Amino acid sequence: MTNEYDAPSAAEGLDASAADGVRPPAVDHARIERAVREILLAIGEDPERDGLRDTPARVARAYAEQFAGLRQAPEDVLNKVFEADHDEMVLVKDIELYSVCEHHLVPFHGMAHVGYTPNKSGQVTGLSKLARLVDVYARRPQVQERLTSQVADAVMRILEPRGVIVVIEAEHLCMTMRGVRKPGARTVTSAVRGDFRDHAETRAEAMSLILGR
Ligand SMILES: Nc1nc2c(ncn2[C@@H]2O[C@H](COP(=O)(O)OP(=O)(O)OP(=O)(O)O)[C@@H](O)[C@H]2O)c(=O)[nH]1
Ligand SMILES: [Zn+2]
Repeated sequence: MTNEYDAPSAAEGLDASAADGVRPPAVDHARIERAVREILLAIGEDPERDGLRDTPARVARAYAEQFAGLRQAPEDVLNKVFEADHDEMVLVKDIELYSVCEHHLVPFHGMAHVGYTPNKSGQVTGLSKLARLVDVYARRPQVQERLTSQVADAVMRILEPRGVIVVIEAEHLCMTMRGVRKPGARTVTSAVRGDFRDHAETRAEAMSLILGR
């Protein structure tokens, strides 16, 4: 099946084009509304009944928000770099995360932890920018593994640190409210680059900071 716009492959996660200024088109609200109306009919509902009449438009607005990351590039948010004269680990943990599983289009939610060691010139980014970066990738149809590595790769590419570690812990509603129905099951993924990959002690220090609650 061909995409209806000229998107790069899912493996590239749209970044190649977004960084070049080529973005997916704006969310087509009218098209979502038509599709949601069809789904309501297909499940045997009446889209004209009072409670559902505005639902297609509401879903279109909700999707525009939930998938806003498709029209953002990491460079849009990871753009403030300061000289902090600090070249040891910076870790922002417990960044609340809401995303949408690309298999079932239902939410998964949890926490992201993002740490990096600044390069020798001690350049750091604003702490909130790491949380914004997580949102850029979370607000797309996702699998947790790709979300985790996309955040790590963006930090490496843009901040050029000595290393980065990203750990995401999440609960997938597709595993709890339906399907296998295992409430409480949590999925943990990690991506390590640079000195977190090369040095076991650096990685262990980060993991103990992340897991030590
Ligand atoms: N690796 C990975 N799998 C995911 C993620 N989100 C959902 N899944 C899984 O994707 C799989 C899709 O499996 P399918 O057999 O194609 O779909 P399904 O029949 O709806 O599967 P069940 O959920 O087992 O009912 C399921 O095992 C989900 O648990 C994710 O972020 N990462
Ligand atoms: Zn799913």
